[in-house]
Amino acid sequence: MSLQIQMLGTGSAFSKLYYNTSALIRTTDATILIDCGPTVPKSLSEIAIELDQIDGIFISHIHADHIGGLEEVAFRLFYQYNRKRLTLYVTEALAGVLWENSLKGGLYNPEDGFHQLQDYFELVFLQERVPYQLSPELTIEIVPTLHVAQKLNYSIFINHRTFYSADLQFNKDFLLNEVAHTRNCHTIFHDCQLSGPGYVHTTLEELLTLPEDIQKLIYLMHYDDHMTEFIGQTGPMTFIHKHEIIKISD
Ligand SMILES: O=c1ccn([C@@H]2O[C@@H]3COP(=O)(O)O[C@H]3[C@H]2O)c(=O)[nH]1
Ligand SMILES: [Zn+2]
Ligand SMILES: [Zn+2]
Repeated sequence: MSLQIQMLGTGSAFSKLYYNTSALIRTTDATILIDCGPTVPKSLSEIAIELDQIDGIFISHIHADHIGGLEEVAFRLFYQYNRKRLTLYVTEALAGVLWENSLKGGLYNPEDGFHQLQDYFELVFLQERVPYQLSPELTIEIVPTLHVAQKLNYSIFINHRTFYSADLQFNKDFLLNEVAHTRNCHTIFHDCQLSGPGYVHTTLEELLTLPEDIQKLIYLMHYDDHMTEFIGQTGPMTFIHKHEIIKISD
């Protein structure tokens, strides 16, 4: 079984250098996008991936750096790609706020029959902590994680043993007991704020308190533009870069 994670961007919400954190999950039979910030269409074009080569999009939460490219994707699927409808993998609750609190502003067009999110995307509602086999080689499972209080936020297990964090506040117990121990993950993609108090993110300082054998599994993403100042200061953790491909064999 072959699984590849290719980063489309690895920067923080305010990064001007590294693009919004987002990734493609690629297997021989499926290509799924994780999050879709404003830089995603440009990043896809840089690696010559057309929107109609993507089978579906998973959305972790509705901050703009994770969804700000969806309006462009929706319009282009309709107008440039002959009304193709990609699948959106979301919880039902997230689909509601995604439309009402964000996308409706640009996409609502009742005169032409666009009333709701379903008019642009095929919606597949995920339940928390239920594995979904999206294709013979790809299973995903979402778990609720804490980012901003009262804000829906989901991280994702890919083929059971790869963990990809949404933006999240450090949760050592979860990383030690669930990600590393119970699920025996061999690969972890984790958001990382390099300096200052994290507030709504996990800081490098916090990740460095994890046991070394867990740090060895971690690729750091969602980092600020002064990343290069921290090279060599991340213990065994590795900064991952735009368009880098991690090959995962299970
Ligand atoms: O309660 C809050 C809400 C937001 N913010 C900032 O706004 C950014 C929004 O995108 P992000 O989630 O990638 O990162 C967030 C932070 O940088 C914050 O510091 N505290
Ligand atoms: Zn973010
Ligand atoms: Zn966020």
